[in-house]
Amino acid sequence: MSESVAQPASGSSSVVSPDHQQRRLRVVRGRGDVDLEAAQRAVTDLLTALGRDAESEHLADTPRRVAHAYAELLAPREFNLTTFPNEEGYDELVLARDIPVQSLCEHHLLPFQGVAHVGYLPGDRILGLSKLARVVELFARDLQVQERLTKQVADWLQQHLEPKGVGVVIEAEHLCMSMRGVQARGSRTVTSALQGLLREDPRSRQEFFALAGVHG
Ligand SMILES: Nc1nc2c(ncn2[C@@H]2O[C@H](COP(=O)(O)OP(=O)(O)OP(=O)(O)O)[C@@H](O)[C@H]2O)c(=O)[nH]1
Ligand SMILES: [Zn+2]
Repeated sequence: MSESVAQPASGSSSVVSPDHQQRRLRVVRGRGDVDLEAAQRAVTDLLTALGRDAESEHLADTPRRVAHAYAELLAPREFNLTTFPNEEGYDELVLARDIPVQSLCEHHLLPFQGVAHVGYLPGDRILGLSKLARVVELFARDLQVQERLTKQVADWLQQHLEPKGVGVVIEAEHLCMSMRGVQARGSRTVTSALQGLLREDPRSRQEFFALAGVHG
């Protein structure tokens, strides 16, 4: 077993250890730190600009709460990307369905939320199952568009797990589309990103979309 600390910019780093062992890659997503005091001042200004009395008893603590809430929403938790040798040569799809996703739309700073279905065709290694949800969170806790989030999860898994293929589907409702603007309540946006055999081989692709519950 080995462990290494990820490079902040890429959110990961490579690990070298014998192939018959469990491997661990420490994943730390580095981003510009949130300046809590500046964020707090900005929320006070926003409340004032919205015609509210930021000094009132009710709102006095709101800037601090909002600043901390955004800091939390933009900071993925650290985790170990634990992989195991694929000693049995398992070569069918592994798919985690209905992984909860919540992120912030970079256009309106409003949440979008829904589920992700993440699958891969194992190569030499298999992944600790919880890690598929961890990788979704790694990129979801950011200012995002759904297409980029979907592709980042697929690309990252392809790069770090080196499976024969990866597929990611995200279905999400954007509050900027349901609470305001067009007010299309209940409308869900579906995005997908495929890599390797799931992209190239029509049968694998079809099987992935069938297991994910999406018509491909
Ligand atoms: N492609 C994509 N668009 C998104 C996502 N989240 C929000 N948007 C869209 O970003 C667009 C921003 O368009 P603008 O016309 O600049 O913003 P707006 O005037 O608030 O648009 P409306 O929402 O139509 O009122 C809107 O159409 C949003 O629905 C996303 O994850 N992916
Ligand atoms: Zn939006």
